[in-house]
Amino acid sequence: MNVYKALTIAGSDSGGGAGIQADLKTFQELGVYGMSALTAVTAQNTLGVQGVYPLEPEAVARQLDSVGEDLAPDAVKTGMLFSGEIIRTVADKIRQYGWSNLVIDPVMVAKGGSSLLLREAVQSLIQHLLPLALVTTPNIPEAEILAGMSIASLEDCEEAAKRIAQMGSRYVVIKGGHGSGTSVVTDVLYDGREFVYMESPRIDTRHTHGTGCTYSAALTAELAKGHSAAEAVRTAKAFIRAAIEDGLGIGGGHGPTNHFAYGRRLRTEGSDRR
Ligand SMILES: Nc1ncnc2c1ncn2[C@@H]1O[C@H](COP(=O)(O)OP(=O)(O)O)[C@@H](O)[C@H]1O
Ligand SMILES: Cc1ncc(COP(=O)(O)O)c(N)n1
Repeated sequence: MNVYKALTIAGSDSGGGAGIQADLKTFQELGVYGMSALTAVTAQNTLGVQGVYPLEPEAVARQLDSVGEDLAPDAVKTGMLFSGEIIRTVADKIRQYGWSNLVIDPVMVAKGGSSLLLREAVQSLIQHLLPLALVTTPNIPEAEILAGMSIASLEDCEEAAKRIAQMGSRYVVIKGGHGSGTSVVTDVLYDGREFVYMESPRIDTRHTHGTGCTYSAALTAELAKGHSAAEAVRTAKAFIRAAIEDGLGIGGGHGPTNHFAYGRRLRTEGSDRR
C-alpha cells in the first residue's frame, strides 16, 4: 500500500475550523497521512480570536527536525507563521530538508480581523519563503499586500499574480472568496506563462471560517499523492466548494466548513475516494 504523507506548518485553532485542525482533517479526508508542526496556539472560535500565543522559533525548528529526520513528507504547506523569526526558521528547515513540493498559504488576518502575521513579517515572507514555493495561495487582501497594489478586477488579479510569481513562486493562485457583488467566485491560477480561471457559484453563507486553510490543505494532499499542480488546484476547488455548500451551521458566528462533505459525496456516488 502506498502511504502518502503531508506536513502542515501552521497555527492551532481551538475551534477546529481553520489552522492545523482544518489541515489534518482535510489530509485525512483525501487519504493522506497528516503531520503537523505548530507555530502558534490560538484561542479561537466562530466568534473571533480570543488569544494568540506564538511558540519559540526553537520549538518550531525541533518539530521540523523530528519530522524531517524520520518521516519524509511528500508535500508540505505553511499557514499562520506569525513572526519574521518563525518564517526564517521555517524557511531554513524547508531548505535543509529539500521540501520542494511546498504550498504557501500566506495567512495574515483572521476573518474577524485579528492579525495572524506581524506587519513587519511580510517582508520576511517575501524574501525567505516565497522563493521556495511551488504554489502560493493568497486571498485578495493578501495578494494586495504581497504585490503592493490594489485589486479591483480580474486584470488586477493577473498583474498581482505575475508580481508574486516574480518573487519566486512557481505557481500562484489568487483566491476570489473576498470579491463581493458577483454571483461567481473566480480563482486565478498563474503558471508563469498562462492564466487559468476557475469559477464556481458564490455560495451565500457566513460560514467560511477556514476556507483558505482547507483549500490549501486539499491542494497539498493532492500534490502529496503525485498529482500536478493544475490537477491539485481543481480537486482543491471541488473540495472547498462541497465543504462550504454543506456547511455545518455550528457556533454563533462565522462557522467552519464541512470537511466531510467532499468524501461523503464521492462515497454516495459510489466512487473510490482515494
Ligand atoms: N462564498 C463562497 N462561495 C464559493 N466558494 C468560496 C466562497 N468563499 C470562498 N470560496 C472558495 O474558497 C477558497 C478560499 O478562498 P478565500 O475565502 O478567498 O480564502 P481565505 O480563506 O484565505 O480568505 C477559494 O477556492 C474560493 O474560491
Ligand atoms: C490558526 C489559524 N490559521 C489560519 C486562520 C485563517 O483562516 P481562513 O482560512 O479563514 O483564512 C485562522 N483563522 N486561524
